[in-house]
Amino acid sequence: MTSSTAVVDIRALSVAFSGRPVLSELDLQVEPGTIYALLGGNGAGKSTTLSVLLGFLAPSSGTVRVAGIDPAASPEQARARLAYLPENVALYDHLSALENADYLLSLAGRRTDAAAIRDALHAAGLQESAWTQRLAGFSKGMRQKVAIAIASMREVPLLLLDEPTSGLDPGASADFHVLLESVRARGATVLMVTHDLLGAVEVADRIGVLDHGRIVHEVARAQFDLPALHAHFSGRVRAA
Ligand SMILES: Nc1ncnc2c1ncn2[C@@H]1O[C@H](COP(=O)(O)OP(=O)(O)OP(=O)(O)O)[C@@H](O)[C@H]1O
Repeated sequence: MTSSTAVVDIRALSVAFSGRPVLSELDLQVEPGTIYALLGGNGAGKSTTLSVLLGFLAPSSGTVRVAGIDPAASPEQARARLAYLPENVALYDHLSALENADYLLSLAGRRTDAAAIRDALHAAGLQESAWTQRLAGFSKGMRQKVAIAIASMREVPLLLLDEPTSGLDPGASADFHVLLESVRARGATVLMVTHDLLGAVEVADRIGVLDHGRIVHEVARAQFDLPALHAHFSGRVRAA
């Protein structure tokens, strides 16, 4: 394998369930400090790709590296280099934003002081009046801000996001995209899987369309073409 600077480096990845191929020779590289949106319809293989990056699923063939680490061989090392935000961010409802950050960072082996947590929550755009409130009443967008504050304090190079804007209204989506841009500005790399074509066009540096387990269309920001992306995303190109 050639050396690569990509934070996510997937080459010829195949995964099959009971002999049925779900990812077929998938190639996907995400360069440092960029936001990559992986678009795909239901069953395209997005969650399977994330499971492989997280080290929960082993490839049938191909190679996968997360910041240089093979997640199948060294899942804990790979996970130490990433923050994973599932569609519904997993935090403790009975704890406040400050307490969640304090507790989860201590679990991750990080010693942090209250001032640093406050700074991170502020940078993530969570209003100060919410810092001491229990998360039970938080919206999805507020939970994401807490999770991203925690990720930024862990100083992980990679953020993996699963459907981050599903269920967000347009204003909250736009806020989330601004937050992602600030994450990128600090040098982190983002891979988000999504059904949200317009959101991807708004924030991504690169978009790949996944269909039947492989990238059928990939384009950099300067070449974004909404009708073409839509055609690939909706499968109309394949059908034509
Ligand atoms: N553990 C499993 N065992 C068998 N088949 C699976 C398993 N996990 C996923 N699949 C199948 O693999 C295919 C891809 O699933 P995957 O969840 O990766 O798609 P997705 O792009 O994330 O879809 P969605 O947008 O609906 O979440 C689907 O056909 C799914 O049924």
